[in-house]
Amino acid sequence: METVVDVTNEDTMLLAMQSTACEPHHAPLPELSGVSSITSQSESAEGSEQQQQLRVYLKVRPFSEDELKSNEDQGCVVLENSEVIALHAPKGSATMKNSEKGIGQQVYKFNFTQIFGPSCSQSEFFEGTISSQVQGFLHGKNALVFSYGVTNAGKTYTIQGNLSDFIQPCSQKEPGILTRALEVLFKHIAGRQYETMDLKPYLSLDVQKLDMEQLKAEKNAKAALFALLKEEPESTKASRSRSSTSSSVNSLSFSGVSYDHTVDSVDGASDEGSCLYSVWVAFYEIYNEHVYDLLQPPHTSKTKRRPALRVCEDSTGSSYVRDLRWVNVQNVEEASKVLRVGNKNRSAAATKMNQSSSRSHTIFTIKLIRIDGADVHGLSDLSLCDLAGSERCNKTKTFGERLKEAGNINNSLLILGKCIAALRNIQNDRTKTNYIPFRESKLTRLFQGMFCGRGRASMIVNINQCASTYDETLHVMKFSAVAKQVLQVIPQRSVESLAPRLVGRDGKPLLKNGVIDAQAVDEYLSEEELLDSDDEADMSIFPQEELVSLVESLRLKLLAERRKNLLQEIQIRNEMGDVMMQQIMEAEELHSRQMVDLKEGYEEKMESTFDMYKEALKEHAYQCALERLEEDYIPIEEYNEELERVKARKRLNISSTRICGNDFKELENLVSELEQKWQRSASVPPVTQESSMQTDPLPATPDVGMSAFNPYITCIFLRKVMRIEMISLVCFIHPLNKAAERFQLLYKEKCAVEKLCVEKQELVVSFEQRIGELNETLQEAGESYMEKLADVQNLQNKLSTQEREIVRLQSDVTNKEAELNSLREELSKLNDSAGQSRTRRGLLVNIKESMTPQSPGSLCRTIKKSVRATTSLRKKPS
Ligand SMILES: Nc1ncnc2c1ncn2[C@@H]1O[C@H](COP(=O)(O)OP(=O)(O)OP(=O)(O)O)[C@@H](O)[C@H]1O
Repeated sequence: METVVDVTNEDTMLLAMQSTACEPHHAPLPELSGVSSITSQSESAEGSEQQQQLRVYLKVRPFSEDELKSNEDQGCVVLENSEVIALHAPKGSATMKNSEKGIGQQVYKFNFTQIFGPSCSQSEFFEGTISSQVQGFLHGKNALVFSYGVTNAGKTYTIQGNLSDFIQPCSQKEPGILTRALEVLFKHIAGRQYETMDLKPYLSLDVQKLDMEQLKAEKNAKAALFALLKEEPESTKASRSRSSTSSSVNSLSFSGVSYDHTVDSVDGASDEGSCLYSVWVAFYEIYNEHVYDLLQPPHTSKTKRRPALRVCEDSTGSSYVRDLRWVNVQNVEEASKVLRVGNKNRSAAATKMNQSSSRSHTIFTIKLIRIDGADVHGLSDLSLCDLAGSERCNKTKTFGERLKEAGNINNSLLILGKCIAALRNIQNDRTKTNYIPFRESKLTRLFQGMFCGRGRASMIVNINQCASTYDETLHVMKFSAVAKQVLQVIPQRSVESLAPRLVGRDGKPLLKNGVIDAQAVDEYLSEEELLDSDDEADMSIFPQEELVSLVESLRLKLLAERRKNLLQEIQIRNEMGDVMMQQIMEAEELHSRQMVDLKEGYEEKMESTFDMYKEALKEHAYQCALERLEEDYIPIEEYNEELERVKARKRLNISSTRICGNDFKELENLVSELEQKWQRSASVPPVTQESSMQTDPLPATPDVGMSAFNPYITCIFLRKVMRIEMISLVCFIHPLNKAAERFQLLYKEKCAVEKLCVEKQELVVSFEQRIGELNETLQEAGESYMEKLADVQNLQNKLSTQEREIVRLQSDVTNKEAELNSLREELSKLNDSAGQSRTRRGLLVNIKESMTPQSPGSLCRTIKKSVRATTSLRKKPS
């Protein structure tokens, strides 16, 4: 079901924020028609102010590969044309569930100033959105651009391009709007740059003339800041050196990627032709309602907190961040360096504080000072604010520090929403003095001036198309729908009235010739500065009486201001109270209506359930009855047969004793006796058993004058009773017999089974015994096996020792054999030589010599030795 929501009847801010979708091509709200008919830009009757709707641009991020894989593409976002977009609630989303309950719709449509689809390039986006604002900035107008959306919707990408490219500089293919704005700026001022850094932004709208000492400090501070980016690739350095002379270059490049400017540099700049320009930038964030300078390096000490900066107001009531660091930049690369330092400090602080990047609002501000000779001719600023993700804390399941963060983010976004809605309400009814809660958050306080005519603001809404974040995206769209209805009133002030004041070293206003303008001090210093001015206002320059009167007048002013504030606060509180009461009452009414609906719904449901159960019970009972009938049913033929059988058995005079034993027999005897007695006394024909068994009515009682006891009737009666008893006994005993037979059969079976069980039990016991025995045997065998194993081990050890011994002996034997052989050879040689001498000297001499022991020579010694060695060898094995 498609429904288009119309928000035109909603008055209050919150209701407006709850449901602020509008019809496609929806005309400006009726309430606004008076002012909205002044189309996008028009001049008022006096010609002194310009009105225009707040420009709200929508950028739809393309799906990432992961998102496509995880089925995030469910056709939730449908671009109808360049201004209208439809959101279709996916299944399972809270919006779909609510719409099924009758709360809200399934399809919402929103219109925007311009919608940029997923295929739109960064350059097309820049041209279609803030390019004209940048042009205005170049010509002295202030501008604010803020990006809003859920986390991961592409806010940072839109402003900065790819963030990682900034942290690790490399060629950036798709620079964001910030880089493009800087490029347009430096192209515009090319050749007209004021290179001395002695004119610096001061407080909110002023310019400070730095003296030599301050100038030196400024230069050192800048060098130190850039030194934080220690390693830079050569390409970046080269591009910087190129661009440092960029004043004469027409086509600028950023990190090596040339950028084709479609916005021409000078539009009506002829009057500014002689001006010189000085560009200053600052980069800061608002985290947990504290302002931190991102150009101040975070403390190295883990325990030390980053110093938070104060938001103050100057004499004109314009807000500024006190002690914020402004850096003079001469080209795009220097500005991008500042951005990189800020991102670096931010991520360092984020790691230290364990926060994710989207938890703070970051603001990059560019200030452009126009200098005409010795005069400061103008000052304009351009701020790009990347708001923190707008997801709600209940969805992200945040706790502790995260909850605080989420609370602060939600709070500042809520206040922003409140301010926007209040602005819209004031514009609807100009007689109404509505309170705009700018001061309730740092974010709105800082940009109050931009919403109140000090410049032009525009909003970029970033969304992704994921089904899982549909509800959050819808919330963002509703918020932006309210924002789009805000009219901005921009007074057409003369250039002179916008000219900043030039102040000296200590913030004292300077005349054109450089002396202090004492008269201007009184009106110049803001109350806040005077009341809290330990370093910014030197009061010693005034005479004492003047000071006293000044203090007195200030005190009176303060009192009056306090009184006024108090009254205002009371009024605001009353108004808020009324609004809240109204809301509570409406919510209560809605709630009670829902309760009634719910109650009725439940009652209907219960009734139908009850009816259903009743029907089911009836059905069940009917089925049971049918089943029972089927079970109990005996065909009539069968019944009659049974009856006949019983009668036949009786007729055949089946012995009652066989049926019911002695009792029945005794009864029979008693009846016979009674009959006989009665026959004897009244001579009545005997009542045969057969006749008594007949179902005939009782025979007429003979008139015997019997009164109380009539044996005849008694006999008949008894016989009838017996007949009935017998039939019932037959009926009863027959199934009993059957049951008994079955019982006997079962009993026999049971006995057999029991016997079998006992046998099995015995078998199991015997098996268990056997297993026990086998286990014991196994254990014994194991033990003996282990013993044998140990023996075998010993024997193996011995064997190896002996083998080693044998090897050794064999080698000994081999040695000895060799020795023996050599001895034998020696001996044979000796024998030969002896034989020769014997042959020469005759047989007797030979014999003598052989008998005579030879001189103790080597031979004898060798033989003795070998004999000893052999003996010892023989002894060893034992
Ligand atoms: N138009 C686009 N084309 C291609 N990629 C994009 C586009 N817009 C965003 N992205 C990618 O989507 C991712 C999320 O973008 P980004 O970080 O800018 O989201 P964010 O809204 O700033 O998130 P957070 O609020 O958490 O800081 C990034 O990886 C970014 O590169």
